[in-house]
This record gives sequence, C-alpha cells and structure tokens, in this order.
Amino acid sequence: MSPAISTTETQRVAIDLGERSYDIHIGADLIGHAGTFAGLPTANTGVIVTNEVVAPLYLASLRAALSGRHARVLDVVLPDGESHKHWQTLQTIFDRLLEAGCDRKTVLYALGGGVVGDMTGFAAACYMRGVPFVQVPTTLLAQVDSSVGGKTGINHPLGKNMIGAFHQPLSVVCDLDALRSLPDREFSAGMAEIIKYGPIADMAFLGWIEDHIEALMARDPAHLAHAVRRSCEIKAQVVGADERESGLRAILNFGHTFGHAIEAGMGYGAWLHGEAVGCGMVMAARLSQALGLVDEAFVERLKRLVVRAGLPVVAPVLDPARNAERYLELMRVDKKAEAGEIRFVLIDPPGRASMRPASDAVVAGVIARSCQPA
Ligand SMILES: NC(=O)c1ccc[n+]([C@@H]2O[C@H](COP(=O)([O-])OP(=O)(O)OC[C@H]3O[C@@H](n4cnc5c(N)ncnc54)[C@H](O)[C@@H]3O)[C@@H](O)[C@H]2O)c1
Ligand SMILES: O=C(O)C(=O)C[C@@H](O)[C@H](O)[C@H](O)COP(=O)(O)O
Ligand SMILES: [Zn+2]
Repeated sequence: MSPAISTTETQRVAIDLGERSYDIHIGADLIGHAGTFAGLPTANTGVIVTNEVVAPLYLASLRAALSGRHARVLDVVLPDGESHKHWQTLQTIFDRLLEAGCDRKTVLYALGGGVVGDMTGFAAACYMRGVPFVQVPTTLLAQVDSSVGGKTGINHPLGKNMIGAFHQPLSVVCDLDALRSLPDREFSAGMAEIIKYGPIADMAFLGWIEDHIEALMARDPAHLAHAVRRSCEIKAQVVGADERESGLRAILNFGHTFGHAIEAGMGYGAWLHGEAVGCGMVMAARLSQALGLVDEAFVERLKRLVVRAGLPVVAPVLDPARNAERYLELMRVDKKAEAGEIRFVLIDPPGRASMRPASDAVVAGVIARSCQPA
C-alpha cells in the first residue's frame, strides 16, 4: 500500500549533526520560494552556482526567490557533466568569487545535480577557508543522496572523488517539480541510489519500491515524494551517526567500489554515476553471495529491480587483455582501501551491510560473471 503523502505539503527531514544540523525540505514549487526556508542567512551576496543545462530552466526562478534575501545575487554557469568535475572547473568558481569581491559571509547556492552540488560544496569548503552554502538539488540522484551529508569534492583521473572535504550545507531544498524536466536516463540513475537504501538499511522500503516501481518510473508525484523522503531519512540517520565515515557511513558506498572503478575505467561521463552504482550493486551482491552472506534469490531479486529501473546490469570490459586486473587496480585506489587491501560493502544479511575484504580470486570470478550478458 502506498503511504498517504500530500504533495502539496512540504515535508521536512532533519539531520542531526549538533551545531551543523540542518533541514531537508521536500515538496512542490520550492525553488521559487527558496528564500523563505529557515536556516538561510541574510548576507550581502548570494552566488548561485549552476550549469549550462540547468540555468535556462531554473536560474531565473531561484534568482528571483533570493533577491529579497541578498543585496546582490550573482551566478556562475559551469559546463555540464561529470567530465567537468575537476580542478579547472572549480577554478572558474574561485575566479568569479574573487573578481566579484565576495567576502566570507557570501552564501553559495548549488543549483543542479550531484556534479554541481559536489563542486559547489567543495568551493564553499575552500573559499576563504569556508563559506556557507545551500543545496538546491534538481536531479533525483541529488535529491535522494548527494545533496545530503556534506561529502563534497572533485574527481582525479586516477580515482573518483579523490580530492574533497566534508562541508555540510546550511539547508537542502528539494523541489520535486524540477524532476519533470529530467531526461529518462538521468531519472533511472537516481533510482539506483534509492534502491541502494533497501539492501543496506530497510528491506521494507525495498519491497515498497518493487511494488511501486511503475508509478515511480512514471514520476507520480506522491510516490516520488515518499521515495525522496524515505531516502533522505535513511541517509540523515546514517550520516547523523557517523558524519565523517569512521565506520557505519561506509554502508552508503554499497555498489560504489565496483561502480567507481567503472566510472574511472570507462572515462568520467561514459557511464553515469547511478548506472555504475546500479551495476556495481549487483556485482557487490554477487560477491556477498560468493562469500556465503546472501543467497542467489536475493541477488536475482536485486538484479530484477535494477533492470526494472532502467539500469544496466552487465558490467563493461575495462581492458580486454587484463580485465579483472584492471578492475582490481582501480578498486585499490578506493577511499575505503587500507594498505592496498580493498574493502567491500557487502550485504549481510539483506537489510544490513558490513565492510569486508575478499580474495582477488573471488573478486575476479565475480567480475568475469558480471561482464557476461545474463
Ligand atoms: N556527495 C555525495 O554524497 C554524492 C552522492 C551521490 C553522488 N554524488 C556525485 O553526484 C554526481 C552525479 O550526480 P547526478 O546524477 O545528479 O549528475 P549530474 O549532476 O551530472 O546531473 C545529471 C544531468 O542532468 C542535468 N540536469 C540537472 N537537473 C536537471 C533538471 N531538473 N532537468 C533537466 N536536466 C537536469 C545536468 O545538467 C546533467 O546533464 C557524481 O559526480 C557523483 O559522484 C555525490
Ligand atoms: O554519502 C556517502 O557517504 C556516500 O557514500 C554516498 C554515495 O552515493 C556517493 O556517491 C559518495 O560521493 C561516494 O563517496 P566516496 O567517499 O566513495 O567518494
Ligand atoms: Zn553514489
């Protein structure tokens, strides 16, 4: 049964981080009212950081909403896409802030998907050693995951998100209406991170997603509101318990050890982050099975749902001559690795996750199986 959720009413999920606590606002038509949410400071300058795809859609609306809050509202429009999540793009933000004489009270607003959010957050963490920022996520993936929790950063050719900082936003404003303009492929990518919360924390939620996948894929507003809210609740709870990933928070990385290897190995942007995570979750589930932690029925169940969400489940060959070695090489760069030993987030049992090493031989078997068409 679908929970009764009014899409006209704004939902609020709190993330408890002591003095860095904030609220995640979820509802319709919020970008145009972003200036009214509690937690947003009045400062002389607000700078909206966005990209060339999102700017024509939502920049004017956010600018108008912030005009009563800041004496001047500036913007920086970045090039679009994962392939631009690097130092040079970050430099564009710093150039603009310095040229405009922005002081340390300046508030940055990340208007866009996870790429804009991660880079804006990192720019906010670094500029004058730290200025406040607000997340205004406009993709499904950003609303259910990347805008929450304060992980910010950029990619390095050798590894995903390798340069970054923890810097919490002041507030997160999830306007569900923005999801209407999202391309189908990007919508599916967001579904991967929603599905992720089931196996790691809430199998009842996984069952609910399975039961309502058609309504979700059709972007039914009430179902979307529930999926975004429940995802944010789970993420807020995990991050509230372990802000800097000293332990528990690593469960949010389920599917990411394989997924990040796919993203870096294919070249950033070839596979979307959510696509790589969807496929990576099936690979991590297979590894969990190989280690006796879950049964085949669970792996097939997860795989079916990933397919129904429009995501790939056959992993790419990264190097025809030495495929497993290439995956392993890339995965050894993962931030969870210790002294060159890869540690995987595994399901143990469904609804709970834990981090464990695995032998190269077992991992190579999973890679070989995952690169074959079903
Ligand atoms: N910080 C975290 O905790 C965290 C969590 C998950 C993912 N991430 C990062 O997030 C990034 C992926 O984010 P993403 O999937 O949002 O990708 P993205 O930011 O590249 O956005 C996807 C595409 O949709 C466009 N777009 C954005 N909003 C739109 C809208 N409303 N209508 C039409 N088009 C729109 C973008 O311009 C882009 O082309 C990756 O870099 C990943 O590493 C970070
Ligand atoms: O918030 C977290 O913690 C996550 O792991 C969420 C992930 O979905 C996200 O992709 C994150 O950026 C990955 O973190 P990383 O530390 O592996 O780069
Ligand atoms: Zn992710």
